[in-house]
Parts: sequence; C-alpha cells; structure tokens
Amino acid sequence: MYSVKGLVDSGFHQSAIPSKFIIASSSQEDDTVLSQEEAIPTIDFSLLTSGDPVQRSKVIQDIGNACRDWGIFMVINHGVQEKLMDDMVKASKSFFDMSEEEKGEYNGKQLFDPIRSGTSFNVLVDKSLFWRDYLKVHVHPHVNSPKKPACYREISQEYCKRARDVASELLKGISMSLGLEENYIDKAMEVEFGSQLLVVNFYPPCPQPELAIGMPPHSDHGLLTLLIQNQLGGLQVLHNGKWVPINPLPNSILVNTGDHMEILTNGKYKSVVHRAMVNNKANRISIATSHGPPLDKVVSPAQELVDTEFHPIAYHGITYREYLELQQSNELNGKSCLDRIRV
Ligand SMILES: O=C(O)CCC(=O)C(=O)O
Ligand SMILES: [Fe+2]
Repeated sequence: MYSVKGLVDSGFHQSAIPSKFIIASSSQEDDTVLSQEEAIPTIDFSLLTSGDPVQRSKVIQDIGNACRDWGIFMVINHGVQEKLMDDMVKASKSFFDMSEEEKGEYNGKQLFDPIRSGTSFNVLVDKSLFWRDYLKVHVHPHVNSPKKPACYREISQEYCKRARDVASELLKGISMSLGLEENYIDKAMEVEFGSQLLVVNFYPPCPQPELAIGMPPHSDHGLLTLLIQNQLGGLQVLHNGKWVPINPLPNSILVNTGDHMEILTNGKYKSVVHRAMVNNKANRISIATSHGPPLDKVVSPAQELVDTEFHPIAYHGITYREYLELQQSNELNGKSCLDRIRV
C-alpha cells in the first residue's frame, strides 16, 4: 500500500479499517474533549501593520498573551488573498488526485530531500499507521515544487511567499512582546535565510474515525507554523489538560508556536501540543508551513531571557537540522523530542 487514499480508492468498502490503523484505545478515548468549543485568541493582523502605535502595541500584547497562554491563535485580515488560499487547497487536492505512480516519484525519500510524499509519519517507527497522506516540500531558502500538477509550482510559490511575509511580521510582534527589539528573532534566527517546510496533509474519509487518528499528539518543529484547511474540522489543541477542537473562521490562518520558539524563549512561549482527528464524511486537507532558522543554525535560549536566579537555561543548543533528524527518527509522541534537549 502506498497511501491511505490508495487504500480508500481501491474499492475498500468494508466497515472495518485494517488493524494496523487502529490506535491504542487510551490514545483517544480517555481524553477529555471539550464539547463546547473554547475560543482560541483572534489576532487582527491589520492592526500590526496599520501604523497606529496604540493599536500596534495592543495587538503585540495580545500576541504575547496568545503565545504564552495558548500557543495557537487565529489570524484575520492577514492580507493573503482568499483566492490564493483556495487555489492552494485545490492544487493540493489535485496533487493527491494523481495516480499512485505519479506521486510515487516522491515516495520514500530521505528527510532532507526537497520533495517527499508518503503516508503516516515515519512508517519505520510508527507503532500504528496514521490515517494521513502527506506531501512535504522544502520551499525556502531554495524553491522546490513537484512538477505535477502543472499549476502547483506557481500557486505554492506565491502562497509560501505570502505565508513567509505573515510569519515575519508576527515574529516582529513576538519579539516585541518579549521586551526585545523588533527584529530580534529575525536576526538571531536568520529568518530571512531560514528554512520553510510546506506540509500538505490529506486525510481521506475513514469508516471508523474513532479508532484511527490523522496525526497523533505532537508539537511542531520550527518557530511558528501557519495552517490553512478546507473548512473541515479535525484539529484539536491541548489546553489546560483538555483537548479543544479548533474550527477556524473561513479565510483565517491558524498560527501555532513550535519547539524552536520554546527553546529560543527559554520556555516562556511553549510549543502547543495538537493532533488531527479524522472523519467519515469527506477528504480533509490541511496545509502547514513551518518557519524556522537555516538548517545549520544552532538554536539555544536567547541570553536576554536567561538569568541564573529565576530563569536558568532550560534547553541545550542544537542545530535545526539535528533537531529535525531527531524528530523524524523517533515516534511522533507529544513533546518527547523537546524533552531530549531539556537541561
Ligand atoms: O491537519 C491538521 O490540522 C494538523 C496538521 C499538523 O499538525 C502538522 O502538519 O504538523
Ligand atoms: Fe503539527
């Protein structure tokens, strides 16, 4: 089997999913999921860039609170065209609609290969398989794109550029919310030359959604992840020990903190643990871009946020590349990767 989509398309009409997709019952059932949706913070991006200093300082404070209290927020008025976001979702769907042979060109490649498609997370170490196919493309500092579908390159290049611009503005706001100079994170992490990874997740309808999972609880690598989706719920974040389902407004962009934000801020802004549930009705597509430093940059806590008395250094320095290797070669399991570099 190449992909979950291949399995579903192969005329698999049984009501029971193959046993390798059944996750340990404790992973889902014992968790508390808030039925009443708790609202994640909303950030009006236009206030960050409007030039009004009062509004700007207010929104910077809101961003800081959102990073500290939630690790996820919904960005509205971000300036990325609705059509571009729709086109990105459609082009991504077209990628997964290609034949297994066409997608197979990118199958089973190495972590740092520019383009990689596959299923689950790392089939060599996953205890059970996830109900998820993916396309991963390293889109910055070197531009890459699958050759097919024909429209993909232009649309993804444009979308990824716009996502970088949004991330860059947000990182300025985050720097200031930490009491640092506006370009602090940009300079310290060399964001201009940084690594941007595009991850497209494709979750086909699952006949037994309660037994399977799209992506298990994990935190993302990188400083920030921007996420858009095709308006089907599935994402949940762990907040105060409970899973909160996230249903973003149409045309908004979800932003979450990654492990490198936690390392850089010496734990002040923690990466958020999240997971993707599956449904039995329709294909769900989510498109994430992670924004991090150059691969060979050593990331360690900012000296300005470390003091021996109250904020002792909490993480060992590690290059972004080594961190990605660590994450990819282990089971995706909560914050287990970050735990390895805690002091
Ligand atoms: O599909 C989603 O909503 C989440 C995807 C995700 O967590 C990821 O790509 O890291
Ligand atoms: Fe994630």
